[in-house]
Amino acid sequence: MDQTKPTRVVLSSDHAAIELRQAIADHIAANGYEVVDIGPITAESTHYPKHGAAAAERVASGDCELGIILCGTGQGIMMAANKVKGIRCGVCSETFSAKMIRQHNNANMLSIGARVVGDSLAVEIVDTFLSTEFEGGRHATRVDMIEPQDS
Ligand SMILES: O=C(CO)[C@H](O)[C@H](O)COP(=O)(O)O
Repeated sequence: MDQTKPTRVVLSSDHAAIELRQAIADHIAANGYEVVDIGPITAESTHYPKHGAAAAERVASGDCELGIILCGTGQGIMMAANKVKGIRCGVCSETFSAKMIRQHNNANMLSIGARVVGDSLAVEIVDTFLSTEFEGGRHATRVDMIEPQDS
């Protein structure tokens, strides 16, 4: 990461995670990250695929370096994000996985289930994800193999 400017992090969710998303946004903004919260704002029922895709496009385009997305389980919105070329998003319910998806998988997006983990654990997961760097080396070879190969 370029340490000379704040890391830009896009956040989105569906209705199941509005409050947790806002708590995470406030927390990481207070820690010096540049937050791009693309909503939604109300808890009206909505469709997680469009929010996952919208956040993923911000990362894939280079507008944001990292993304954090949430839904009830974290699973559906992760699936939608991973359909966008260049996105590597993992669902985490504990900090070890949050560390490893950065160190080994060079994940550029994190997904959390607001109906799975409590708020304080979610913040720990976010902090771990944001503070861990990709190790490269043998892992770079493997990460390169994740992208669909041209046939
Ligand atoms: O976790 C989710 C997707 O993986 C969604 O948040 C969940 O399916 C929404 O359910 P409901 O409409 O019953 O609130």
